[in-house]
Amino acid sequence: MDTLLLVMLATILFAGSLIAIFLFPYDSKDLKQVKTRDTTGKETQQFFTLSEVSKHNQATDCWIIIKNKVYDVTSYVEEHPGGYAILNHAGGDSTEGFYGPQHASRVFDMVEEFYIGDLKL
Ligand code: HEM
Repeated sequence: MDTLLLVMLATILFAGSLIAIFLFPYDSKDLKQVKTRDTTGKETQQFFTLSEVSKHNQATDCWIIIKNKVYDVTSYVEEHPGGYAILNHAGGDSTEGFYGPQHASRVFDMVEEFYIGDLKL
């Protein structure tokens, strides 16, 4: 009898964790949050100057600016369906090209995964 109860309990726990995993899937975007905290514990944002961004201008180290937000797309360069055109304005402002007709609107969500901070204006 005790064994049966234990088996039932284990089954319920196992099923519960499966449901939890299904309902709250791991979101890789969480890892990309670059918000840091200052000494008072307040959330602060990361800012980069244009000169800092401009150093990241190649396939192996590629940052782009879209609407004054900075994205590190290095890991996406080789995956990019548009090839090395993603480097056209590497280290600089890619806003115009990014909103070109070649990109479907889902790309606007995709890019947020690469967000690292904002441009210091
Ligand atoms: C995170 C996702 C993406 C980012 C950050 C991105 C970024 C860019 C950038 C910066 C450019 C160059 C714009 C310029 O001239 O300055 C570009 C061009 C282009 N992208 Fe993307 N892209 C993404 C996803 C995609 C996807 C999913 C597709 C296709 C399904 C695509 C297709 C293209 C094409 C065809 C071009 C133009 C190529 C050319 O001019 O020869 N991109 N992209």
